[in-house]
Amino acid sequence: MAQVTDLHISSNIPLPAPALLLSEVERSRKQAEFMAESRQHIRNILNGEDHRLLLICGPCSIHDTEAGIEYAKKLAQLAEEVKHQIYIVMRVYFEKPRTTTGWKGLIMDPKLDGSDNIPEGLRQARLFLREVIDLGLPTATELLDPITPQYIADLISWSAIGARTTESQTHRQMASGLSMPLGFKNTTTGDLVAAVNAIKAATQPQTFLGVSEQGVASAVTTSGNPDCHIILRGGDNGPNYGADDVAVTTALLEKHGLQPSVMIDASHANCGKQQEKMPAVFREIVRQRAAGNQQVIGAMLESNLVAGNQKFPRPIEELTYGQSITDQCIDWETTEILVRNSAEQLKAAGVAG
Ligand SMILES: O=C[C@H](O)[C@H](O)COP(=O)(O)O
Ligand SMILES: C=C(OP(=O)(O)O)C(=O)O
Repeated sequence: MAQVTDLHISSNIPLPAPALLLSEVERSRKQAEFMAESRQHIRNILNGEDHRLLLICGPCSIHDTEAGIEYAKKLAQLAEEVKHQIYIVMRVYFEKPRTTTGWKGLIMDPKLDGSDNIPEGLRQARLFLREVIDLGLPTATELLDPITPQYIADLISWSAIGARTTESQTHRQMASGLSMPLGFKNTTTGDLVAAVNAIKAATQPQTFLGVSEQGVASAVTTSGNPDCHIILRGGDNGPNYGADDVAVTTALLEKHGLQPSVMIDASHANCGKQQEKMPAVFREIVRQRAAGNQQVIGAMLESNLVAGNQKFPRPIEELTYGQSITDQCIDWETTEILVRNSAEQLKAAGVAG
């Protein structure tokens, strides 16, 4: 008989059921309480009940958990310092969408050697998230593979659907069932309407194919996620972080009957992927907020211990400790000054949580 299946499958290895990993790397009662609380703070910011600026800040991706925790410890201290003006959530990105190919993140390839040990990646992701939470830091991630949330979502305070997947029905459906507040990026071309449509789809009930906690293929029905917002990240035609862009976006959201809350990413196409330009973009976002635009609810920064990024793949022993292997990041010293100054500026403008 002619072979008609698995023509292009090289291997197919079962994963542990999500419930098994959740019981091996458990969430304590205290951690669960922290997650519920941090999500509520974020909801309050989205709804305008909490006037602090929401800041999603951290490495473009986590590739070295030791450096990641060193970064988290510094960020936790800074978060405590500025907590009355800025609510800091650490970027803990384990899944990377690629324009074509490349390393797809710690969950997919935790050993950074192409061995793609996904069970180990999922375990490391949970262990890392618990450590960050125990430092008192809320967590943010991009959810890319629709099966991943079952393994880690209980430890995520806020999540993003990226520019490359905002238009995907699969991701909108997944978002409609997620328990945390969530942002949709505008597309890589700069299209805002796709993100608006994504919010409309994700806030509605959906039924789709998913995987249960027991690892069984299931028909999943959701009730819709009410806590969705847009993220401006610039696009092929340039940045979109200016006051005019924000006005266009909020008018569009209002026209569609959606809450006009906007988060702005100071990285990606808003800084032309050049970390040197990120601080100026961030200062402009904070300026708009300090000038009284309450619709600018949040900002994103890509920040690491060391500035820039490094070429990858290459032998692990040649990697610079604390430097990104995906997009460029600003360094810790720059981050600290930027965030402190912004908190001062917001305080002077009367912003208080
Ligand atoms: O933030 C990360 C990158 O911009 C995104 O994953 C795309 O990366 P690539 O264009 O290097 O593949
Ligand atoms: C991939 C990312 O962003 P974007 O979807 O905006 O390209 C990211 O934040 O890591």
